[in-house]
Amino acid sequence: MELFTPSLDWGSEVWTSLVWIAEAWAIAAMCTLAVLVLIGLFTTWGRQFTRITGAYFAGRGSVKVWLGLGALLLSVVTGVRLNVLLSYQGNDMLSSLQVAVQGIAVHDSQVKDSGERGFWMSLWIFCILAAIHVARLLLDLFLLQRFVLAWRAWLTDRLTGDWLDGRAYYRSRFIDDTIDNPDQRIQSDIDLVTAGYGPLPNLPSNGGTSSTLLFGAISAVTSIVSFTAILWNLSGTLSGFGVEIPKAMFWIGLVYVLIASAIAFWIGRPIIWLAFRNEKFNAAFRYALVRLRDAAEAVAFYRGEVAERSGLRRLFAPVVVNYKRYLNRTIGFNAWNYSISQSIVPLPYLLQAPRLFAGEIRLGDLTQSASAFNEIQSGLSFFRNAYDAFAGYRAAIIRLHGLVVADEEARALPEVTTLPCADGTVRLKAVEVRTPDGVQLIKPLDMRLEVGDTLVVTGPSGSGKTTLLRSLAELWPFTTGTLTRPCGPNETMFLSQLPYVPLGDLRAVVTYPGNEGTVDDETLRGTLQKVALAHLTHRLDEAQDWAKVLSPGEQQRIAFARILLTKPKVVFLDESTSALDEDLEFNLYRLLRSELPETIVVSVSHRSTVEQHHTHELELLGEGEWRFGRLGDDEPEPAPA
Ligand SMILES: Nc1ncnc2c1ncn2[C@@H]1O[C@H](COP(=O)(O)OP(=O)(O)OP(=O)(O)O)[C@@H](O)[C@H]1O
Repeated sequence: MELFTPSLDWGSEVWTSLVWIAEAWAIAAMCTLAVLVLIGLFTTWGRQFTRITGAYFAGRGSVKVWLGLGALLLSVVTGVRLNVLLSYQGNDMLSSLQVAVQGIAVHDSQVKDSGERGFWMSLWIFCILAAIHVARLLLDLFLLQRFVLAWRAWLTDRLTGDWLDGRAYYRSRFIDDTIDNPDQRIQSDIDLVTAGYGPLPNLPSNGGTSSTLLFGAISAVTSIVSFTAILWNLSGTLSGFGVEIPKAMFWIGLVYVLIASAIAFWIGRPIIWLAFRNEKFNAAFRYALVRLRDAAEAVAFYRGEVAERSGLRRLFAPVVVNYKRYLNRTIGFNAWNYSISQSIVPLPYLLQAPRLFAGEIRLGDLTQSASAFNEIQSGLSFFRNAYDAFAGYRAAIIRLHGLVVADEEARALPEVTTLPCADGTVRLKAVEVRTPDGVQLIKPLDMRLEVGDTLVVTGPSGSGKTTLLRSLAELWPFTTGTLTRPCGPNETMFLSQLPYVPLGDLRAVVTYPGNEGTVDDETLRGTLQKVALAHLTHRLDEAQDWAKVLSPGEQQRIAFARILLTKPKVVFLDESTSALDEDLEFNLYRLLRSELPETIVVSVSHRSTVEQHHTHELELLGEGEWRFGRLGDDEPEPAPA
């Protein structure tokens, strides 16, 4: 009867494992890089991914990123090695017990003692391996989470910058394929893409590297390779029906899992677009809820609850319909995966038990075969099981890519040519404005305003007054011609009818578009007093939803306060006094003229009372016709050469 001998030379295993980890790391790093480069070059989603975030992995600043990736890969490889060692430790534990029991049965104390010693040693080894395993898991989680967080911060900054750049957030409404919910793409899809778990937001509870798509795949492949060697060594020849299959367990397992994976891919394919649409419909529904919240007062005045409710139901209906299909498909997909995973469990026992009974292998070999088989099958099935996770992940990439493309297209739209001027004048040369359908709103317009000039733009509703301002502000793409104006920071201001009110305290609201803190409180209070908002001077620190607190008239006075603080050389006002009574309007225009006499003021207005504050008038007559002249003159001014 044989004495117990351990399955590994544990004494030299530290060094052996370190060498193994170093080699496996280098091979895995090279193979992963090669695969990623191929994916980046030859798959659509790989190219999309590169376009979205390739810059994070390139250039000098990326050294830290690559070091992080290297550390994560090291953790993955170490994890696989630990699993391999644990499988040998498990083998030793059971085989030593078997030997000890056999020694007892035949009253051979030497055999029994060797088994007993082997058993205790395997338990010690387990304690050491388990301690390293726990430490690795924690470190792995920490490193991965910090890596993902840093990446998310970078990508969020890049994509918010990209969205704001060239006013893409506004102008993207004019591109051919407009996109929905950029907010969701920036907040949620970046999270999904950087976390890499699939359609799940990043949470520490999601787990470490092994749950992510990239490192999970690397871990699966490394695991398959490592355990294949073990399984290969433990496999025997199977004979039956006159055929002999050498290394039968290995080959049978491989064929089984490959066929199972192919069928799973086929069943799971529609999950990609079902996941995509699930996100899309949910986002549309969420957006409708946000709009209702924003417009709560107007809806409440209208008693619009019934209309809102049916609108919300209409938007939620496709969520339900699509989700049912998504669910059915996922159930079919899971049914296949679960069945495959379960039906494969007895296979290694079925194939190895006869060899155990024949005394060819020991009990530990049998259980190690089963665990190696299980590792290989779960490694291969990683790709199968991760299919729907990958589908969700790809959907997030598609959405982010859509945002990047839309931003770029928006920036590429035409706009009025704007030239800087040094003398503080405003000149329009052949500025022509059209509607999106090509209807001419304003025929080519030539005009010149000197320092201190004031112009009122009048005309019937729909004649294109606001659109002219949009064009001059480089927002409206259906414009040609040249505008020359002061182009320094905040030298030209455009104000919409209701001024934008940012989130934050009143100080931030009044200082906008300057940064909060750039104007001292004393000046802010003085300016608020000048624009008849003395009652707000003690509320600068209050953080409120000021857009809902301030009346439209108060908001318009805030707009005038901003002009006084910014002191632009040119200001364009779009019906900026429409919510004010005539006295207030009169006082604010007087204030503007006395405080900023050099500023060129261009006002769009319906009100005749506004005209008295202006020296010139541009009258839009409809069908593109216009008349420009000095107010009070009967003859229109000739267009400047
Ligand atoms: N995004 C858009 N897409 C298509 N047409 C638009 C768009 N914005 C404005 N228009 C059209 O352009 C025309 C001019 O609109 P604009 O708002 O400039 O008129 P307005 O003179 O300022 O009117 P009001 O005095 O009522 O404010 C209108 O017929 C309007 O329907």
